[in-house]
Amino acid sequence: MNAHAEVATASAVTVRSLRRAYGARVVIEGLDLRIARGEFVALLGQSGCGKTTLLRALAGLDPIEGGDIEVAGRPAVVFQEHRLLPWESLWRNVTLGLDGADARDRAEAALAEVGLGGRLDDWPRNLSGGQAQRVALARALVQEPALLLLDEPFAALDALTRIRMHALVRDLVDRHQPGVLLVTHDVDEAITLADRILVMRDGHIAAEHRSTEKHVTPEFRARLLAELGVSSDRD
Ligand SMILES: Nc1ncnc2c1ncn2[C@@H]1O[C@H](COP(=O)(O)OP(=O)(O)OP(=O)(O)O)[C@@H](O)[C@H]1O
Repeated sequence: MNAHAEVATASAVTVRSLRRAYGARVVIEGLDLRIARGEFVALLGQSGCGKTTLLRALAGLDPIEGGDIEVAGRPAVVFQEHRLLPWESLWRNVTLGLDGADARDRAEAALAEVGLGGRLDDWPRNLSGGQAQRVALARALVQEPALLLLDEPFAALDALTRIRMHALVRDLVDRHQPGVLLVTHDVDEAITLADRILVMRDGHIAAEHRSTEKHVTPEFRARLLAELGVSSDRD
Protein backbone atom coordinates (compact mmCIF):
# COMPACT_ATOMS: atom_id res chain seq x y z
CA MET A 1 0.00 0.00 0.00
CA ASN A 2 1.44 3.43 -0.85
CA ALA A 3 1.58 6.26 1.69
CA HIS A 4 -1.43 8.11 0.25
CA ALA A 5 -3.64 5.01 0.30
CA GLU A 6 -2.61 4.36 3.90
CA VAL A 7 -3.70 7.85 4.89
CA ALA A 8 -6.99 7.46 3.00
CA THR A 9 -7.95 4.23 4.79
CA ALA A 10 -6.58 5.09 8.24
CA SER A 11 -9.23 6.01 10.77
CA ALA A 12 -9.37 9.58 12.09
CA VAL A 13 -12.08 8.64 14.56
CA THR A 14 -14.13 5.57 15.36
CA VAL A 15 -17.16 5.80 17.64
CA ARG A 16 -19.02 2.77 18.94
CA SER A 17 -22.38 2.76 20.73
CA LEU A 18 -21.88 6.23 22.13
CA ARG A 19 -24.15 7.41 24.92
CA ARG A 20 -24.25 11.03 26.17
CA ALA A 21 -26.66 12.40 28.71
CA TYR A 22 -27.11 15.59 30.67
CA GLY A 23 -28.38 14.22 33.98
CA ALA A 24 -31.49 12.19 33.16
CA ARG A 25 -31.76 13.70 29.66
CA VAL A 26 -30.25 11.27 27.14
CA VAL A 27 -29.11 13.18 24.06
CA ILE A 28 -27.04 10.53 22.24
CA GLU A 29 -27.78 6.82 22.34
CA GLY A 30 -26.25 3.96 20.34
CA LEU A 31 -24.37 6.22 17.94
CA ASP A 32 -21.79 4.64 15.64
CA LEU A 33 -19.49 6.61 13.37
CA ARG A 34 -16.20 6.22 11.53
CA ILE A 35 -14.38 8.97 9.68
CA ALA A 36 -11.29 8.14 7.62
CA ARG A 37 -8.24 10.38 7.23
CA GLY A 38 -8.86 12.80 4.36
CA GLU A 39 -12.62 12.29 4.50
CA PHE A 40 -14.87 15.36 4.83
CA VAL A 41 -18.09 14.53 6.67
CA ALA A 42 -20.93 16.99 7.29
CA LEU A 43 -23.40 16.49 10.13
CA LEU A 44 -26.90 17.92 9.72
CA GLY A 45 -29.81 17.71 12.12
CA GLN A 46 -32.54 19.80 13.64
CA SER A 47 -31.65 22.32 16.29
CA GLY A 48 -31.21 20.60 19.64
CA CYS A 49 -30.71 17.09 18.19
CA GLY A 50 -27.25 16.79 19.73
CA LYS A 51 -24.75 17.83 17.03
CA THR A 52 -22.63 20.02 19.29
CA THR A 53 -22.90 17.46 22.08
CA LEU A 54 -21.38 14.86 19.72
CA LEU A 55 -18.64 17.23 18.57
CA ARG A 56 -17.69 18.13 22.14
CA ALA A 57 -17.50 14.44 23.06
CA LEU A 58 -15.24 13.74 20.04
CA ALA A 59 -13.07 16.70 21.07
CA GLY A 60 -12.68 15.19 24.52
CA LEU A 61 -14.22 18.29 26.10
CA ASP A 62 -16.98 16.36 27.89
CA PRO A 63 -17.18 12.96 29.55
CA ILE A 64 -19.20 10.16 27.91
CA GLU A 65 -21.67 7.88 29.65
CA GLY A 66 -21.23 4.82 27.44
CA GLY A 67 -19.59 3.32 24.38
CA ASP A 68 -16.18 4.38 23.19
CA ILE A 69 -14.41 6.95 21.06
CA GLU A 70 -11.06 6.23 19.44
CA VAL A 71 -9.37 9.31 18.03
CA ALA A 72 -6.04 9.19 16.19
CA GLY A 73 -3.98 11.74 18.07
CA ARG A 74 -5.33 14.97 19.48
CA PRO A 75 -8.26 16.52 17.60
CA ALA A 76 -8.37 20.22 16.72
CA VAL A 77 -11.59 22.24 16.91
CA VAL A 78 -12.77 25.41 15.15
CA PHE A 79 -15.85 26.99 16.71
CA GLN A 80 -18.38 29.48 15.34
CA GLU A 81 -16.57 32.26 17.24
CA HIS A 82 -12.84 32.53 16.56
CA ARG A 83 -11.83 32.39 20.26
CA LEU A 84 -8.55 34.26 19.65
CA LEU A 85 -6.88 35.83 22.66
CA PRO A 86 -7.02 39.63 22.15
CA TRP A 87 -3.83 40.27 24.12
CA GLU A 88 -1.69 37.87 22.06
CA SER A 89 -0.25 38.53 18.59
CA LEU A 90 -1.50 36.42 15.69
CA TRP A 91 1.51 34.13 15.65
CA ARG A 92 1.23 33.48 19.38
CA ASN A 93 -2.48 32.78 18.98
CA VAL A 94 -1.67 30.24 16.27
CA THR A 95 0.96 28.42 18.32
CA LEU A 96 -0.66 28.49 21.78
CA GLY A 97 0.03 25.14 23.37
CA LEU A 98 2.86 24.30 20.96
CA ASP A 99 6.42 24.05 22.24
CA GLY A 100 9.59 24.36 20.31
CA ALA A 101 12.02 26.91 19.00
CA ASP A 102 10.42 26.70 15.56
CA ALA A 103 6.97 27.84 16.78
CA ARG A 104 7.19 31.20 15.03
CA ASP A 105 8.24 29.56 11.75
CA ARG A 106 5.36 27.12 11.98
CA ALA A 107 2.94 29.98 12.68
CA GLU A 108 4.32 31.85 9.68
CA ALA A 109 3.77 28.86 7.39
CA ALA A 110 0.25 28.27 8.77
CA LEU A 111 -0.73 31.93 8.41
CA ALA A 112 0.60 31.98 4.86
CA GLU A 113 -1.52 28.93 4.06
CA VAL A 114 -4.69 30.77 5.10
CA GLY A 115 -3.72 33.88 3.13
CA LEU A 116 -2.39 35.91 6.08
CA GLY A 117 1.33 35.62 5.47
CA GLY A 118 3.18 38.63 6.83
CA ARG A 119 0.62 39.34 9.56
CA LEU A 120 2.51 37.46 12.33
CA ASP A 121 2.88 40.43 14.63
CA ASP A 122 -0.57 41.89 14.02
CA TRP A 123 -3.40 41.74 16.60
CA PRO A 124 -6.80 40.05 16.56
CA ARG A 125 -8.57 43.44 16.88
CA ASN A 126 -7.31 44.39 13.40
CA LEU A 127 -8.96 41.41 11.69
CA SER A 128 -12.30 41.10 9.91
CA GLY A 129 -14.57 38.21 10.94
CA GLY A 130 -13.41 36.14 7.98
CA GLN A 131 -9.74 36.82 8.69
CA ALA A 132 -10.19 35.88 12.34
CA GLN A 133 -11.71 32.55 11.28
CA ARG A 134 -8.71 32.04 8.98
CA VAL A 135 -6.42 32.45 11.99
CA ALA A 136 -8.59 29.98 13.91
CA LEU A 137 -8.13 27.52 11.02
CA ALA A 138 -4.36 28.12 11.04
CA ARG A 139 -4.30 27.48 14.80
CA ALA A 140 -6.09 24.16 14.25
CA LEU A 141 -3.96 23.02 11.30
CA VAL A 142 -0.61 23.91 12.86
CA GLN A 143 -1.23 20.98 15.20
CA GLU A 144 -1.43 18.64 12.17
CA PRO A 145 -4.52 16.94 13.65
CA ALA A 146 -5.73 13.59 12.33
CA LEU A 147 -9.26 14.79 13.19
CA LEU A 148 -10.53 18.32 12.55
CA LEU A 149 -13.83 19.26 14.20
CA LEU A 150 -15.68 22.26 12.75
CA ASP A 151 -18.67 23.57 14.74
CA GLU A 152 -20.47 25.91 12.34
CA PRO A 153 -17.30 27.91 11.69
CA PHE A 154 -18.81 29.82 8.76
CA ALA A 155 -22.26 30.56 10.21
CA ALA A 156 -21.47 34.11 11.38
CA LEU A 157 -19.78 35.17 8.12
CA ASP A 158 -21.36 37.09 5.25
CA ALA A 159 -22.28 35.07 2.15
CA LEU A 160 -19.29 36.06 0.00
CA THR A 161 -16.76 35.49 2.77
CA ARG A 162 -18.41 32.13 3.44
CA ILE A 163 -17.93 31.06 -0.19
CA ARG A 164 -14.23 32.01 -0.07
CA MET A 165 -13.83 30.15 3.23
CA HIS A 166 -15.44 27.06 1.71
CA ALA A 167 -12.83 26.99 -1.04
CA LEU A 168 -10.02 27.58 1.45
CA VAL A 169 -11.07 24.89 3.91
CA ARG A 170 -11.64 22.30 1.19
CA ASP A 171 -8.18 23.03 -0.18
CA LEU A 172 -6.56 22.83 3.27
CA VAL A 173 -8.27 19.52 3.98
CA ASP A 174 -7.18 18.09 0.64
CA ARG A 175 -3.60 19.11 1.41
CA HIS A 176 -3.38 18.09 5.09
CA GLN A 177 -5.72 15.08 4.93
CA PRO A 178 -7.31 15.17 8.39
CA GLY A 179 -10.67 13.49 8.81
CA VAL A 180 -13.25 16.28 9.17
CA LEU A 181 -16.56 16.49 10.96
CA LEU A 182 -18.40 19.70 10.06
CA VAL A 183 -21.49 20.54 12.09
CA THR A 184 -23.73 22.82 10.06
CA HIS A 185 -27.32 23.98 9.69
CA ASP A 186 -26.72 24.75 6.05
CA VAL A 187 -27.79 21.98 3.68
CA ASP A 188 -26.10 23.64 0.71
CA GLU A 189 -22.84 24.04 2.65
CA ALA A 190 -22.94 20.32 3.45
CA ILE A 191 -23.58 19.46 -0.20
CA THR A 192 -20.79 21.76 -1.40
CA LEU A 193 -18.11 20.63 1.01
CA ALA A 194 -18.69 17.09 2.18
CA ASP A 195 -17.75 13.70 0.79
CA ARG A 196 -20.40 12.22 3.06
CA ILE A 197 -23.43 13.78 4.74
CA LEU A 198 -24.91 12.41 7.97
CA VAL A 199 -28.34 13.24 9.31
CA MET A 200 -28.68 13.04 13.08
CA ARG A 201 -32.05 12.30 14.66
CA ASP A 202 -33.24 10.74 17.91
CA GLY A 203 -29.71 10.60 19.29
CA HIS A 204 -28.09 8.64 16.48
CA ILE A 205 -27.15 8.80 12.78
CA ALA A 206 -30.50 8.31 11.03
CA ALA A 207 -29.37 8.70 7.42
CA GLU A 208 -26.14 8.83 5.47
CA HIS A 209 -25.36 9.95 1.90
CA ARG A 210 -22.17 9.49 -0.11
CA SER A 211 -20.89 12.09 -2.52
CA THR A 212 -22.02 10.19 -5.64
CA GLU A 213 -25.63 10.97 -4.69
CA LYS A 214 -24.88 14.69 -4.63
CA HIS A 215 -25.07 14.90 -8.41
CA VAL A 216 -28.89 14.58 -8.42
CA THR A 217 -29.02 17.99 -6.83
CA PRO A 218 -32.67 19.15 -6.59
CA GLU A 219 -33.97 15.69 -5.66
CA PHE A 220 -31.08 15.07 -3.30
CA ARG A 221 -31.57 18.43 -1.62
CA ALA A 222 -35.32 17.83 -1.23
CA ARG A 223 -34.64 14.37 0.24
CA LEU A 224 -32.16 15.79 2.74
CA LEU A 225 -34.63 18.48 3.79
CA ALA A 226 -37.34 15.83 4.21
CA GLU A 227 -35.00 13.77 6.39
CA LEU A 228 -34.36 16.88 8.44
CA GLY A 229 -38.10 17.30 8.92
CA VAL A 230 -38.34 20.41 6.73
CA SER A 231 -40.33 20.59 3.50
CA SER A 232 -38.32 21.75 0.48
CA ASP A 233 -38.43 25.48 -0.18
CA ARG A 234 -38.08 24.77 -3.90
CA ASP A 235 -41.27 22.69 -4.22
N1 LIG B 1 -24.77 21.65 29.26
C1 LIG B 1 -26.01 21.18 29.04
N2 LIG B 1 -26.80 20.83 30.07
C2 LIG B 1 -28.04 20.31 29.85
N3 LIG B 1 -28.58 20.14 28.63
C3 LIG B 1 -27.84 20.47 27.56
C4 LIG B 1 -26.52 21.02 27.70
N4 LIG B 1 -26.03 21.24 26.46
C5 LIG B 1 -27.00 20.88 25.60
N5 LIG B 1 -28.09 20.42 26.25
C6 LIG B 1 -29.32 19.89 25.63
O1 LIG B 1 -28.95 18.79 24.81
C7 LIG B 1 -29.65 18.79 23.60
C8 LIG B 1 -28.68 18.81 22.45
O2 LIG B 1 -27.97 20.05 22.43
P1 LIG B 1 -26.89 20.38 21.32
O3 LIG B 1 -26.37 21.74 21.61
O4 LIG B 1 -25.93 19.26 21.23
O5 LIG B 1 -27.78 20.39 20.00
P2 LIG B 1 -27.43 20.90 18.53
O6 LIG B 1 -27.96 19.88 17.60
O7 LIG B 1 -26.00 21.24 18.44
O8 LIG B 1 -28.31 22.23 18.45
P3 LIG B 1 -28.12 23.55 17.57
O9 LIG B 1 -28.24 23.08 16.15
O10 LIG B 1 -29.26 24.41 17.97
O11 LIG B 1 -26.78 24.12 17.89
C9 LIG B 1 -30.57 20.00 23.65
O12 LIG B 1 -31.85 19.58 24.05
C10 LIG B 1 -29.94 20.90 24.68
O13 LIG B 1 -30.92 21.66 25.34
